Amino acid sequence: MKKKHDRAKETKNLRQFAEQVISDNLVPVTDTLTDEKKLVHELLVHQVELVMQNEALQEARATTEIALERYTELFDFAPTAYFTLAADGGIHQANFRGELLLGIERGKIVRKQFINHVSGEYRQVFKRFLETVFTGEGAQQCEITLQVGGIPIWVSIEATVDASRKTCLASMIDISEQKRNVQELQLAATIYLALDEAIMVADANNQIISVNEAFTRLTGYTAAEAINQSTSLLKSGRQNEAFYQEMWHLLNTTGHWQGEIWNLRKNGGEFIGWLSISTIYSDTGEVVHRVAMFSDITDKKQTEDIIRKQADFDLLTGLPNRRLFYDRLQQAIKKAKREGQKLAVLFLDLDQFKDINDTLGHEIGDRLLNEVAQRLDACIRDSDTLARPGGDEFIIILDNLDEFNSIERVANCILGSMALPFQLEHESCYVSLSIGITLFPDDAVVVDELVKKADQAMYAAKRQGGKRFCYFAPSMQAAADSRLRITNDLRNALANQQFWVAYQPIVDLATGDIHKAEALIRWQHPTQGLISPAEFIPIAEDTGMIVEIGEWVFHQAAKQVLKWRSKHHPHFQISVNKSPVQFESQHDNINGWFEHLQHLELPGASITVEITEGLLMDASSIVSEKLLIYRDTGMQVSLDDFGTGYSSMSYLKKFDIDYLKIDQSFVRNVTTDSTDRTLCETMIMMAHKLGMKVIAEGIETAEQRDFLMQAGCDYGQGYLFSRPVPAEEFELLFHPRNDTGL
Ligand SMILES: Nc1nc2c(ncn2[C@@H]2O[C@H](COP(=O)(O)O[C@H]3[C@@H](O)[C@H](n4cnc5c(=O)[nH]c(N)nc54)O[C@@H]3COP(=O)(O)O)[C@@H](O)[C@H]2O)c(=O)[nH]1
Repeated sequence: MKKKHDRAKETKNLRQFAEQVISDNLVPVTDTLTDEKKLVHELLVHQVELVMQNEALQEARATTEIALERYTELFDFAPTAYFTLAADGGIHQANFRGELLLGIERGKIVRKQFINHVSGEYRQVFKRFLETVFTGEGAQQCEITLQVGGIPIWVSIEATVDASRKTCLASMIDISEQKRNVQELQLAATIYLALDEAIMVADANNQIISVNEAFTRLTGYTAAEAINQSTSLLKSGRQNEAFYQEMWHLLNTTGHWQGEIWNLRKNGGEFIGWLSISTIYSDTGEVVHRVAMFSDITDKKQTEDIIRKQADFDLLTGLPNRRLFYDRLQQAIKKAKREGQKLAVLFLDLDQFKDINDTLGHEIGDRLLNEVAQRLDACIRDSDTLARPGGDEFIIILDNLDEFNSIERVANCILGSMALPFQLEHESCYVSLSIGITLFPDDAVVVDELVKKADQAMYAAKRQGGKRFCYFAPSMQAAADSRLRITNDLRNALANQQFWVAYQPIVDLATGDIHKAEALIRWQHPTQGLISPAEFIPIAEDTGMIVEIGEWVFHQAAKQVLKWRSKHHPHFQISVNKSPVQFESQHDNINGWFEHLQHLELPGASITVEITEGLLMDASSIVSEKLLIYRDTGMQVSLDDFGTGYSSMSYLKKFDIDYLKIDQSFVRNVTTDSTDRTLCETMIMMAHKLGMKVIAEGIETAEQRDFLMQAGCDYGQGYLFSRPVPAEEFELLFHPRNDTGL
């Protein structure tokens, strides 16, 4: 109605306007005009009206064309793919994005069916979607896949039917990337939950922010219990600081760490985890998350351990087997080469094992082998290797050898330990063994040869009747035989009165007076002549004979000091060497010495006990107690060979040492070596500060004596003044003065 009215109004206006144009140009229309003229006028008005209408139409058409052009441009170049589709799916129009989406020129798309581009499994979905678009109201939306060049592409379609309801405008967006991300996230979430491995995600401050179900299964902590806790929740305390420092170093430098770690469950149980940690960084490189994945490998480790044990260890004794022994020997050789050290291989074979096996049975034989293994183990250090290559054979590697004594100490310990009977069930039996010894690098430098030669030496020991050890090298064997002879002869030396004591003066450097002497034992062997204490004292220590010998020396010295106190000087003092073995021995009667001095009416100060630095280093409570008893009884203590061991001021203070003896290795060089000179000066100064007197050992020249005097040294001992001599000869030193400064 309104449109009709508007049009009537427009027509009326148009007529008035046309009338106006005509009246401006022609004769005005009056009632006086004839009908013909009125008709002409009417025609003119119509003509003007038509011209005007035509102009308006032209204008409207131009405007529409501009609008259409703009719409087409917008449609064509829109960043979204647009299609105009008919209800049957026919494509009426497609823009450039649409062309790009389908990968086909627009000319070839138009008038074709859109469904041809839809993946087979989504065609029904698309059909139903179109129906909904054309039957429903407003925009409809669906997600389907298109086939583009054989590749499926996910698109999201939104379509709205137009006013004619004959076509719809469908916009399509490629959501393949989005779909992939979602799928990946879903997959990751599924894996995260379903994984057998425990996962723990922490923030940059190592606070737990997420855990999976496997975490709960493995550790016992629920997600609620774990979240917001520190990652140290599972720390077992088994790994040391160095372990964690190394782990954090790698995490901070590479972002990753993986390895074995002991973890703690909620119930306190421990497990070995195989842990791998990865770091997630922000775009700016900041740590955002650390993701830790771990599994319990305790069982696996135990199985591995069993397999390794079976591969490397003897099942009966638990000792390394032949394979592991060869490996260890190889390593020991490499180390000895690197450090310029020697090592020894001891090949051991039981002497009558076959008989025991045959008569008492294999079970008893096995138990005997086990017992033997235990006794052998007790004779070696933890760092040595004892192996059982098979049968009744054992092999030992002794490395870090500093002296041959230690080889023979082990060999003798082994032979000695076999001397005791083996109690097997109700049977008691005796077993001996033979030992062959080779040395690296003296006898061989490769594994096989060292073992082969040790085996040969072992057979040599067997040929000599067993129960002994044999070196492979003849020279070593000769030296060992000599040591064995000395050992045997030493047992009778005391009873046969083959020992005597030499005395060496300890001279007061300021006055030249001799009020002190050191007692040094001498062994006059009936066939070998004078044997040096340097040779027999270590054997006496190994065999324990040193205790008896030391007692004898003390008694000799006490007798001598009594004599010299009355005859020469009332404060004469004699130093007696006391070996660490004596200190540790149960048979060492410390009070006996003082009682003996009292018995002789001698004060404690008439005897000085010389000890070595090593004794202070390893001082057990027994040693400490004994040193304090000396102090209480007035007996003085002198620290021998100072400077050669682990000299420490704290020991000197702690044990109340009276004299410090500078070792002759320093004194020897005081006139030639500035370092030794400085060391001597320092030792003297330091000893004085601690209230000790200093004795310089091994003075052989007047220059050495003069230097030491100037440095403030209190006493001197050495060949310059006198060698150690028998007591009668010593007495001659009391009288004449000579060029030694006496
Ligand atoms: N436990 C015991 N040990 C003892 C006893 N008697 C001696 N020993 C120790 O034996 C080692 C060797 O002693 P020895 O062969 O007697 O050598 C001593 C001196 O003769 C020697 N010396 C002295 N002056 C000089 C010198 O100017 N030059 C030089 N080259 N050697 C010299 O030094 C040894 C003194 O040793 P020390 O005890 O360190 O003062 C030796 O370790 C003795 O300790 C004993 O009864 N029991």
